[in-house]
Amino acid sequence: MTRLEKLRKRLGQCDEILLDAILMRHHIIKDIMAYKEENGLNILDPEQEERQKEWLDGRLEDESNASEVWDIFHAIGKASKQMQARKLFDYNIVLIGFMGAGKTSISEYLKTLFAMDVIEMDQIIAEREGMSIPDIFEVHGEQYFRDLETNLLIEMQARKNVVISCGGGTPLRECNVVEMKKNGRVVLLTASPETIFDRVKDSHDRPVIENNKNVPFIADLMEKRRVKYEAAADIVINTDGKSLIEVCEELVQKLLAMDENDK
Ligand SMILES: Nc1ncnc2c1ncn2[C@@H]1O[C@H](COP(=O)(O)OP(=O)(O)O)[C@@H](O)[C@H]1O
Ligand SMILES: O=C(O)C1=C[C@@H](OP(=O)(O)O)[C@@H](O)[C@H](O)C1
Ligand SMILES: [Mg+2]
Repeated sequence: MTRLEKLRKRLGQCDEILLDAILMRHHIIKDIMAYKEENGLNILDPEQEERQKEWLDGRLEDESNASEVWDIFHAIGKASKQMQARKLFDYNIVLIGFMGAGKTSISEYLKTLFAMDVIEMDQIIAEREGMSIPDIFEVHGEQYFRDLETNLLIEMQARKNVVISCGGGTPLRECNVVEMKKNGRVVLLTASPETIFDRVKDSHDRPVIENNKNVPFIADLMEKRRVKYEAAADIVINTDGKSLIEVCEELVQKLLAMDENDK
């Protein structure tokens, strides 16, 4: 055997070890998830990722190819998260709720936790139209925007295992709710008018309340929409005084409980 052949053989052995380790890692993750579920423990543990990063940082301190190794661990971590997400949610997660309830923020957090793709409806509509949501309302009117929402929801039924972050008005059309429920579980985020006011008061990207940013107007509009929101919801999470991680943990637990009931 030439030296080159010997080196290639050793490389092949390394790949075998890597493959075994990756498969073993996946099995362990499944076991951890099952253990947490059986023992009623929190599913989410963002600190674990921090601990792993610290460990890797220390181990790679003097390594010249540290950034390449980081990339590999990043890919392994992402694959693990996606595996977890697919096991937990065999459907799309559709977030609905009043403006400022936290749909966009929770979607982003779910993306961080589970490496799930997020369909941020407002953002996609704004990008495709080449103008902001307030400009779409001003130039084309609200109905035009609502039709774009409906069409986008229909289009998104081709996607699986994604988070769909709706606009606050999306569940008001019954045909939209029908689309949401085709492949998705609908999660309603709520908050008091006071909390909503506090969260939206400094932004200018919500034309529906732009000239009425006050608690009474918010409370009134929320009440008008409440029946439709509640009719669309599979689960409801009140977000008042809760951190993003607390809301996400409740979301996971409630979806798991719903799956358990469906069995
Ligand atoms: N659970 C929460 N606790 C504190 N602030 C929040 C929470 N959820 C959202 N926010 C804040 O409220 C504002 C509106 O949230 P956003 O996610 O854009 O809501 P939505 O998409 O439902 O309109 C953002 O500034 C966000 O940081
Ligand atoms: O409630 C509404 O009618 C709307 C909510 C907005 O989304 P957010 O709920 O994410 O702010 C956005 O879709 C548009 O301004 C209309
Ligand atoms: Mg939003």
